[in-house]
Amino acid sequence: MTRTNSSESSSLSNIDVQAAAGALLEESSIASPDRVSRSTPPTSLGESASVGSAQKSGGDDDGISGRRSRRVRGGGVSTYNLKQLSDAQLPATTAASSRNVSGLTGRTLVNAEDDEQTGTPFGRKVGKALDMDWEIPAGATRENTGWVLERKPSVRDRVKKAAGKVGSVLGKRGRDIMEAGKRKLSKKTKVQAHEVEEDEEDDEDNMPRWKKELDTGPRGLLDELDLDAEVDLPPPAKKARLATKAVLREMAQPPAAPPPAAKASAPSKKMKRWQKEGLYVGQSADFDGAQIGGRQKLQKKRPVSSASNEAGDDVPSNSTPPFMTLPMFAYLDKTRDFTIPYDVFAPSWKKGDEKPKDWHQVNKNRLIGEAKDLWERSERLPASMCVCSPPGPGELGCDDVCLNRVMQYECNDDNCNLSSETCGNRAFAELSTRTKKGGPFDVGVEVLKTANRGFGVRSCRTWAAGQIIMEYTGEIVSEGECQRRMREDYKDKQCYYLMELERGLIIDGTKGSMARFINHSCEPNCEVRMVKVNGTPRMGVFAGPEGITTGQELTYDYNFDNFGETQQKCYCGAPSCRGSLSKRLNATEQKKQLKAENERKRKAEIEAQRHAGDEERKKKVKTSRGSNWRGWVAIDDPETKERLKAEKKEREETEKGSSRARRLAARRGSLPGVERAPLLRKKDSSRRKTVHEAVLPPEDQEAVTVDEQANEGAQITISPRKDQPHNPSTASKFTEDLPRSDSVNSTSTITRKTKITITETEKAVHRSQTRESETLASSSASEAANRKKQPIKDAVKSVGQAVKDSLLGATGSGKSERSSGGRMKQSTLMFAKLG
Ligand SMILES: C[S@@+](CC[C@H](N)C(=O)[O-])C[C@H]1O[C@@H](n2cnc3c(N)ncnc32)[C@H](O)[C@@H]1O
Repeated sequence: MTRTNSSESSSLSNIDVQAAAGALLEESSIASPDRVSRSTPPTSLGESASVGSAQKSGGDDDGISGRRSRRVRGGGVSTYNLKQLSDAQLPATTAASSRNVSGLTGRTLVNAEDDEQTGTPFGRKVGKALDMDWEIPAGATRENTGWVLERKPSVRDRVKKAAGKVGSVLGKRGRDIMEAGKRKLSKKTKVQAHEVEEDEEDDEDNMPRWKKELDTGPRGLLDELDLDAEVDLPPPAKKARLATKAVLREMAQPPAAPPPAAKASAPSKKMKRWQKEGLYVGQSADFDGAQIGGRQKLQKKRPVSSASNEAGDDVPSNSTPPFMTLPMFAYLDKTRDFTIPYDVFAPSWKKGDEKPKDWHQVNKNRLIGEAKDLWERSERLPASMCVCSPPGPGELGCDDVCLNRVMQYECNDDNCNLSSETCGNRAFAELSTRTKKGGPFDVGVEVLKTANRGFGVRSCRTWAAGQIIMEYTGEIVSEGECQRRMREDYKDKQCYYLMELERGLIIDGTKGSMARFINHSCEPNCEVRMVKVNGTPRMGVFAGPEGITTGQELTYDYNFDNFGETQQKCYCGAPSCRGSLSKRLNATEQKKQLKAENERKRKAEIEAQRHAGDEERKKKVKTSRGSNWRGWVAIDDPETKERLKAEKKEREETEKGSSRARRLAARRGSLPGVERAPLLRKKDSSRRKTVHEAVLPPEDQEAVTVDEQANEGAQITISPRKDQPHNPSTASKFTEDLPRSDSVNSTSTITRKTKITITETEKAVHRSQTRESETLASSSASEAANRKKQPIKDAVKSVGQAVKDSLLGATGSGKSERSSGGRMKQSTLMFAKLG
């Protein structure tokens, strides 16, 4: 069997695998010197003729045998004319001469088919021998050898032999190269014969021409050398260079791009699966890496076909994965170091970048001033309780139908039956756990300067749809205070950080969290929602339904209820930008909004005024009572009474000179020569009260009525029963100015030894005043005017009641005791200042 070359085409590149066994079968051809010469490689250009003759004789052989090879018959097996393919065919003469540069011919390719066709035992023998890597020695004939088969020389032997021959052709440099090749070859260990053959076939297509030229000999030296490796044979020797000049010129040309099919069939080194198929191998088509939440394990999510986020939102399977989804291949299953192809945490703030100046970071809400009262007084919603059932494996419960969620309540262990791992409505709890860790990845956002909208917030990591990112915190103020701040404090500012929390409460983020820097967009990627956490409203910034990827700027729709006078222009750059930061309204809505806005402003103004009035009043009460005034208490023990009496006397002594003292003395007749003071009805603004002194017959006891006088004081009139004639002499009344701080022991006496401390009245007045200030805060001005009379009524009522009680006590019920002589003992009810 021979690998021969087509005489018609280039002997350099045309390789015809033909059934040459037939030729071998012919004794004459085997014995032919031509045949013998074929196995002797030519060593010079001149010798190429011998090859030609050999080919010729080969053809003759075929003719002799009567079994012309297919090639010779014109129906040969596949012929690969790479030279033609590569458009580099040389003239036949040059080709023929260069074809013999190596001078190597071989007999190693076996066409078993043709062997079988011969049907001769010789053929079978030869075939068998060849199959078993045996060969017929060159020049052997049946006569001179008796068909004794020799073992094929080992690779090493053949290399040695061939190297010697080639070396003589290549010259010194060539020999060096060959030496290197030999060394390399000796290192080669197990090489599977069929692998080599396969490689050979595939490589032949891509092989440079000069290599092919050298590869035409018997399976020997160049077959064994790895010509693709580092050793790249240069043109060998002077003679060879001359002969292969054209070939080398061809080599200098960049190799023509191999056809795709050839590339596909090229033997490839063993590669990792992902190297061939990409990073997303093994990943389902609908996997969306961006939906993987911060703390969720990648592998936990894998079995779920339509990835669901932490909040339990289903992501449509056909959603386009956003910027750089996570790779997902089996190697992540194992615990070992690996490098991810991009940064999942990517802050971009650099040293020297501008930082916001007037920002006081406050990460917890603070109730300020009136907002505190409003919040404390605000009607609390009844605690919500959800009835969600536990979710399936890999899912999160408390989804959109959760009662707590609908009521904007966050679940916790008290109002939800699910565990914190399975409940999907615990956003603020998650945020708290995350931010407690405090790492930059946990925060996951940074403040950066934008081109035309001041500072903004940028995401440094991915956020799943609906995942909480941060809380909007700041000072919580009332609407009145908000208006004031807008008018006075922020009147020169460009940016406002005010956001309505609920029912007239506004968060002012001027001192607040990083969320205050989030800019507006008409196509936002975040949502801001209020959630009640343990009954307290809190404002959270959540990722929108698309999720957020690293590098995106966080935005939400301000839907501005324009607090300012003018509409602010929007620079969000979204295709559907509406041009301003305010809500998009139609004409009717605009009218309605204007009306509501005016009404809101008016109310806020009234509220602010009322607030100022209340504050003023509170201040006055505080100063009039001293700073340590704590309230009133009833004193009914004789010792204290005595002490108070003594103190009073002492004080009276010191006040002797004052008109009031004189008047009191005159009233009691203690100061001779002093006229009884006339009834005084002062109408000044100082506090005072009127006490009536009446002398009534016992049967008139129940005829006590209470009369209300002007708002500056109260008068109690005890009038006789209608059926009894009223004796004016038995009833008198007077108005007394109360000293501001000594209401403790001023008493007046009513006939029948019944004493009522006038401090009772003061207590009632105080009580009603407190109530008034409370009610005033939440009512309109007109209502307040009407209610102003109420405390006086209340005071009068309570005094009346006290009088009544005393009188009843005098008749045997209540606190009075009946004396042995049928006379009533005095019953004194006194109130004293505490502390
Ligand atoms: C809550 S602040 C946002 C942070 C602000 N950029 C800063 O530097 O402090 C709101 C203010 O930012 C500006 N702003 C936010 N989004 C904007 C947008 N899309 N177009 C124009 N100005 C915007 C407006 O001045 C607005 O009053």
